[in-house]
Formats: sequence, structure tokens, C-alpha cells
Amino acid sequence: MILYEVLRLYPPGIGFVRQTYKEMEIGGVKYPAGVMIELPLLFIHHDPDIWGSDVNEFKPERFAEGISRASNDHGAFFPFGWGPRICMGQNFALLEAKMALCMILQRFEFELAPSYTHAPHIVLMLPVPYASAFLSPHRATGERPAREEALPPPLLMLMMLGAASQWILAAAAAAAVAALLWLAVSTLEWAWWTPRRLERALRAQGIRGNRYRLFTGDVPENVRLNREARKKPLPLGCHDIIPRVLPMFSKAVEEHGKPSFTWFGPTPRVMISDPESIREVMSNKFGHYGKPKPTRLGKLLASGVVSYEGEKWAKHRRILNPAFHHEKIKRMLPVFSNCCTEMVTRWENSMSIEGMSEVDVWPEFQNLTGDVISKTAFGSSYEEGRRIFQLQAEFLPTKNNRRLREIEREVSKLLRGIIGKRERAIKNGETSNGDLLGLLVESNMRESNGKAELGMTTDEIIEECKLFYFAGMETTSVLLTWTLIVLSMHPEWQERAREEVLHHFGRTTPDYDSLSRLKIVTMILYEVLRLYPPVVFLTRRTYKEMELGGIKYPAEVTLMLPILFIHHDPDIWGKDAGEFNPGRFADGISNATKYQTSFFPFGWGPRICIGQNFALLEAKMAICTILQRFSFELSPSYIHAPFTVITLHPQHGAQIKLKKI
Ligand code: HEM
Repeated sequence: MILYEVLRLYPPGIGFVRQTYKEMEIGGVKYPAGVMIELPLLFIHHDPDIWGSDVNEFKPERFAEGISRASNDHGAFFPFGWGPRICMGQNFALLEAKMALCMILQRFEFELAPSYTHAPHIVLMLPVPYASAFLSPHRATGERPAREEALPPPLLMLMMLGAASQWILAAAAAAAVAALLWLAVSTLEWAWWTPRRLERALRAQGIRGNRYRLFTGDVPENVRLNREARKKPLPLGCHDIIPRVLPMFSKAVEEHGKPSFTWFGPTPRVMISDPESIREVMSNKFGHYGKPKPTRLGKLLASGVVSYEGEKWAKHRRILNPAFHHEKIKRMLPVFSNCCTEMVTRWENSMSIEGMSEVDVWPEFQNLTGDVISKTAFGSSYEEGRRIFQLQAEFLPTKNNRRLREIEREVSKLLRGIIGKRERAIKNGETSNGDLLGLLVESNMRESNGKAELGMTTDEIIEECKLFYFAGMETTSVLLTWTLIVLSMHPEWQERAREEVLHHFGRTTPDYDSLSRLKIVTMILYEVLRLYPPVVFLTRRTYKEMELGGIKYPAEVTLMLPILFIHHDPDIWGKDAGEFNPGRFADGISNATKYQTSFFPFGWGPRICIGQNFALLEAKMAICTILQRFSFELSPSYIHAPFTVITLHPQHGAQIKLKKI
């Protein structure tokens, strides 16, 4: 209470400043971009309308029932800031202050020295210029301390430093002990106190879950269960893939029900299982649900817009959006079609005299989507783009740190070269070739309009290109692979799709308008995305206590939005949830179930996948080109074994027997 009351009356930081990056309405007032907004902590902490008429009195008891009851506005006390950028060190600071105060109180009584002048002023923080006090040993004789003990601390420090070098050694030793103490306390805080506090808060809300294990949480158990699950393939035609793909979460739901929590290291991960709550989280209207901090692997693979928050995300998304507009993607169709034709021609050339062949379509589709994204992203700089793709493909299995850094450097160098060339061409009046990079550079120049801070830096454009690469190649090849596997398992739907394709295009190259009108093929792709979503779950993080579906989640909890579980839930999709039935999408996505967020393979809300139209058009082009030329079935060597390596892969490949038609 005392520390809180001191922090209220004498907050070390007396205010915060934020700047508007675009026009913003706050409390009914519109602030243009570029305005500095002062958040006057000191004024708010001293406001009698908030704290009462005794606002300027030192009354620690006002905090007797905690911070939230101390004033008539629970947001009125924020000496450590507030929201996502709240001081990371607040627990550290409070603990340190308590420790210091306790040790002083144990040993001394104290009062102000006559020389003390009460004159708080600002030099970054709120210092006390001459903070001398008379310290006397606790319950001691009342002897006055020596004069230098009452000197201002900086002077005292200088005198001490000058006096003897052993003081320096002593100070260094003390600093080392303090650093060790700090390390120990923050490790304990991170690995034990915080997880235990969060666990208690979740259990108090009636949410059940796994017991916390120090440091590792459920990670070793997850590895063990995955290893076990991966030993057992599924029967052909079985789409009940959850226990194999996400065995730990599946077990948690069995044992604890929904919602329940597991541990990703010291962070609890609560699985949210009702579509309404999922919609609320994904809408993220006020920025209350953020993305968890990216892992090291995530950062190395690609950061870019997918990992940003707040204004930075909004700026990047605004610049990227035009590149993914329908009209722009329509212009990329010839690239899609050429790449698909190249692939099927290769397949045709490898056929036996009887017109049969066996192909593992998984690497084939990775190649196809890699080719498509290289050409659509980099246009004339395709060769350099292709090299980047090869380097990134090498990246994932590489564990050698030196090699990883080399790859990073080479990818950045290649991208920097391509971007520089493109920027110079556009400045010389050449229009972009309609490729993603050109559109991005153009949109960036338009958006920044000469003001660098409104646009993206070259490094940021590089990150976005790496992201296109990863996001554009990986996910779409997964969708195509499962589509071929599932259509091999369900030949009646393969036949219906082929009829539709031949009806629209015969043997000619599919055009944009007819591709957009395909009904059966679209229903099939949706049903494959439902049963085999390339991204099996998403995560978000609470920045502060949030109420969701009647449950209060404390800050720092990870919410898991389990696409795979929701897509397979019989309470949402009916008894036939585990069956392949594209007919459920006959009247569109919105009529397939009664909830908006029961189908979200591309995410939802403001952060919905920017490339979904791109991916669906590419997938339709590929499926049509294949259906026009081949019938196909599973090879006897195919083993049905979906598992996740970031996205949903076929563990033993996707061997398909093709027959020329
Ligand atoms: C079948 C194919 C695809 C699937 C299933 C898919 C899935 C997703 C999902 C689930 C998200 C949301 C992530 C979240 O909210 O945390 C997302 C975001 C994103 N996707 Fe895709 N994606 C696909 C294809 C693509 C393609 C082809 C591109 C680009 C060429 C792309 C670029 C992106 C980007 C940039 C974001 C981040 C958007 C943001 O945070 O504002 N995706 N994708």
C-alpha cells in the first residue's frame, strides 16, 4: 500500500507520449496524423475528481482493497504504463523496492535531515535532489549518523570512489550479486510464479487442464505423443485425423473437456472451442488479442505482415492489399496456367505406352507452387527468385547455424538486388510488370509519397517477399496434395468435378471468369480445406484480463483457435462431420453451418489471409488442368498418414496412379 501510494504521489515517470500515425478519433475528438498525445500520469494521479478531496494527502490505506478499488476509475493508477507496452520490469522493480525497504525497516528508524529541501523536479524521471535523511539504528540510542551519511547520494558516491579502490571492488561484487539475484528472481518469475498464478486463475474459472511442469510444460509430452502417433497410419478413406495430427490436444479434450488448457513451456494455451468466442478473438476490434511473440524459427523463416501488430501491421497491410486485388490476380492467370501445363506435360512424358504412370504429387505440387510464386512475385527476375526458393527450401531442415546465416545473407542480397532494380525502373517511368514485387514497390512509393516514414524500408519489403514465398508455396501445395488424395479416395466426386471442368472448358485453357463460376470444384476445395486445413490452428495472446464466453482470462494466456477441431466438430457440422461430403457447401460457406466462424481455413477478420484468392485461383487452375488430362487413384504404396510440419503434410508422400484420358 505504501509503495503504491508513493507511486501515485511521486510516480518516477510523470507521463507518457504517443503519436498518431493516421487520423484517429478519441473521446469524440478527431486528431490528425502526427499529433503528439500526452498521457499526463502525474495529473491523473493527483486529480481530486478521481481520488477524492484528500488526493494530495499521503494515505496508503486507499489501496487497502487493491488498486482497482482505490479510486472511482480502475484505469486511473498507471505508474508502470498500461496495456501491451506496460513496463516489463514492474514485478522486478516492486520486488527490489520491497526488499530494500524491508532491510532498511529491519535496521533503522529514519526521519528527514534538517538539510533536506522538498523540491521534486524532472530530469527524465522524478528525482529528489537532496534526498538525505537521518538514519538511526532501529531502537538504538538515538545517536545521529555521521555527516557524510546525510550527503546527497551522488556526492557520497564520488567521495567513496575517491577514497579507496576496495570500495570499487566491493561495488563490483555487490553488482554481481545483484545481477545474480535479479537473474534468479526473473527466472523464478518467468518459470514458476507466473505460470502458477495463471494456472490458479484459470482453474478458479472452472477451466481444467494439464498440471504445469517446471520450464518445459507439456512440450516433452507433446513430442512423445507425436512420435507415438506417427508410428500408426490411418486406414484409407478415414478423415478422422485429429488424434494423429494433434494427439496432445486431443488427449487434453478427452481428459478435461472444452475449453481446456495445456502448457507451451511456461505459457498456458487454452483451446477455445466455440465459434462465437473465436469470432470475437479474430475480430480483435480493440487490439486486445495480439499475436504471440514469434519463435526464433518463425522469425528466421519469415516475419513481415503476418507477425506485426498495431500501426505497423496496418501500414504494411494497407501497402500490400492492392497487390492482391482481384484485378491484379486476374492478370497473373497466364503464369498459373503455363506452370500447370509445364507440370502435366512432364507427367505425360513420363507415361508408359498404356498411358499410365505413378507420381508422388507432394514434391510435384511443391515445385509447382514454388514456380508459380517465383514467377508471380518476381516476374522477369524469376531466376533470382527461383534461387531464393531453393535457399529457403534448404533452410527448414538445416540445423547448422553458420549455414543458416549464410542462407539468410544470400536471400537478403538477392532480394535487395531485385528490389533496387525495380525501384530504379519505376522511378525512370517504367510501369511494373504486374508481378507482386513490382506492385508492392509501386504501392509503397505511392503510399509513402516521398515521406519515408509512411512507407516500408527495403529491409521490410525483403521480409514481405520472404513471407510471400513461404506462405504462397507451402500452404497451396498442401491444399493441392490433399485434394488429389481425397479425390482418389472418392472417385464419384472426381468424376463429377471432371464433368464440370470438361463442360466449361473442354480441352482448352481455363479462363478467369469460368474458373470463378466453377461450383463442384469450389465445393470440393472447401471440403478438402475443412477436413485437411493446411494451417491446423492459430494462436492469439491476451494482453490484459479479457472476458470471453463468460470466462475471464488473465493477461499473458495464449488462446488456441483450433481450426482442425472446429472443422471436425459434429455439434457444428452434424453427424457426418467426419465424412467427405462437398455437398454441404452447395449453398456457399455461410449456409454450410449456422456459425460464421465454423469454417476458417484462411483465418478470419482483419488479419484474414491476404493470399486466399490467389491460392484458390491457383488451386482451381491446377485441378482443372489435371482433370482435363488424367483420371487418378491412390497407388498401393500410398500410406494415409497426415502430420504437421508447420502445415499439414503427408508423412510418407502422396503416391498417385495417373491414367491418361
Ligand atoms: C491454401 C492456401 C492458404 C492458406 C490455407 C492460408 C492460410 C492463412 C491463415 C490461416 C492466415 C491467418 C494467420 C493468422 O490469423 O494468424 C493467413 C495469413 C496470411 N497469408 Fe495465407 N494462406 C494460404 C495462401 C496464401 C498465399 C498464396 C499467400 C501469398 C502469396 C498468403 C499470404 C498470407 C499473408 C501475407 C498473411 C498474413 C495476413 C495478416 O496478418 O494480415 N497466404 N494465411
